[in-house]
Amino acid sequence: MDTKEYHLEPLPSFRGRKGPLLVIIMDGVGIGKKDAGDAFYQAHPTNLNTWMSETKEKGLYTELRAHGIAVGLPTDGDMGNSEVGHNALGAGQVFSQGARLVNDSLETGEFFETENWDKIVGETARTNQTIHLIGLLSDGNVHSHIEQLFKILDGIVKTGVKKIRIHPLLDGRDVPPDSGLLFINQLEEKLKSLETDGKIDAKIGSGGGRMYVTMDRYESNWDIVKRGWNAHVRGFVDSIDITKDYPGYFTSATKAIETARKVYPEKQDQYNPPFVIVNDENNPIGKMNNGDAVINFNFRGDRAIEISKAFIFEDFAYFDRIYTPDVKYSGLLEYDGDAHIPTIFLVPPPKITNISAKYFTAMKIPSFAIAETHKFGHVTYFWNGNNTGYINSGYELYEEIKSEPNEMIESHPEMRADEVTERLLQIIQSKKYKYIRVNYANGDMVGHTGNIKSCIRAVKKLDECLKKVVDATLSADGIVVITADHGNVEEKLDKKGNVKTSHTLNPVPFFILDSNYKGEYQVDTSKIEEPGISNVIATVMNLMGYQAPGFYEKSLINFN
Ligand SMILES: O=C(O)[C@@H](CO)OP(=O)(O)O
Ligand SMILES: [Mn+2]
Ligand SMILES: [Mn+2]
Repeated sequence: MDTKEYHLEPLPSFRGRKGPLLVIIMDGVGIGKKDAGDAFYQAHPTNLNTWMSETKEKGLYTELRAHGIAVGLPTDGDMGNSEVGHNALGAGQVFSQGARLVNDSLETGEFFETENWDKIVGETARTNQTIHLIGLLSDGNVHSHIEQLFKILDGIVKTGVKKIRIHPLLDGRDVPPDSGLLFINQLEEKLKSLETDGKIDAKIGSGGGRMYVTMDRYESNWDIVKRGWNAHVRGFVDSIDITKDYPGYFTSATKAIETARKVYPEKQDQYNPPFVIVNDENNPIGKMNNGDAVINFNFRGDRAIEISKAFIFEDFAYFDRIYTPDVKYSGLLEYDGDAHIPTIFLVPPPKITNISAKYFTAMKIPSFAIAETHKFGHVTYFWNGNNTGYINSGYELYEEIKSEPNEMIESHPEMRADEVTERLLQIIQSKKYKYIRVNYANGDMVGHTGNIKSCIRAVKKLDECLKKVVDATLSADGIVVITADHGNVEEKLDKKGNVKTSHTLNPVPFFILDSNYKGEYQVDTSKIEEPGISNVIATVMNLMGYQAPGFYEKSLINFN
């Protein structure tokens, strides 16, 4: 429950500094092993290295957990990600996250007993229609989990549905870059086992790579969603994605992926072109019809919102859907708690309450947040507990710097860091904002390419930009807090020396730069059992001269 009043008491002995408090999230920058796969180390970021060693000496540095239970995931084997990371950073508390809530609901069986389950699955069984499942097919546990899909499939069959079509999106971003076929094989096995008694017809209908088909986010590129709509709903592949060697229509997903590998050896799974499965008569077997139902089996929202809008908005102007069958659509979770997208969902989302922005705005603290498109929702929507929009526009300004397309990240790993920095410098110099947060996307977005050379350039650019904003903040008598939401760029080779494209289990750095520092406080985590990124915002509140709410995870600093 949200508390009724958002008030922060001043600290008795520390009033904060005159200038702004700047929080920098270096997305996807963890502490690595200083080895060949550690692109952070390989980049020799002069400024970051200097700050880290100086703050270590002053007792203003620590390392924080950013994965597993510390951020509300099911186990400590789960790597961190931007959603849970920014949720923990912005809320200062740890909530059970989607991955865990879905597991629990499936475990207790509650999942199959809700009104919405009956509306979507029960109704489909009664009307003898088809259920379609769209989502990311892997065990990455960032957006989805294949084991959850399998349990949902069992439930669908048990409820009496006879016809099932899966529209899997290949991952390669939370799992090894070319592991797609492994998961497709597991899915084919599962579908075969459901079909054994001859009464169930369960098949793959269409698919593609997550970064090219369906899973766009923050309106970076609606064409991605359009490709997904075409493949999943219409059973159609645009001619632009068809060549003599890659015909777009295949008799199995395995054939589609094997063909893509041959024709486009440079493309990882995440960029696999769309494919549609056809029968002997060349008709798409997964085309949607009036009365069918659709379940999006992703639990994470950012990359599920746009396709959800395509299904549920009557007036939809982002692209011409051409064919809009009357289907019932459901998310695994509610993806946007503010805009209520989608309206039907199978598991209630985490209740992320009493987020820091409610306190900062109630205290009338002018706040500013900025990132480029790929991470814009991270410092706003995720930061604010999966709510889009302002908490109180009277005291907040959010700005997005338009990103370049995904395809450019590897060859231009500097991304839009310069533009973000330029705008940030104007904001700092304007002296209008007391609390500023920024996400630099480079470490993470370039980390996902697995290209170490690009990653090194990304870290160098990050280092150069941070120097500018740190200098500006410190000369304005402010304080800078630098941390990250999870690791990525510091571990780009797996144990066998293969390219790694995913996040990591590594801790992240946390340090405080304060040019007016006279020993008033120190980082002291001795009383915190497992210091994690959920401890950051209470620390920020302290550095601004306020006590954090008592139920927040403890501050990382003590005052002398
Ligand atoms: O790109 C994404 O969707 C995820 C990886 O699946 O990365 P992040 O959590 O950093 O946004
Ligand atoms: Mn991230
Ligand atoms: Mn990432």
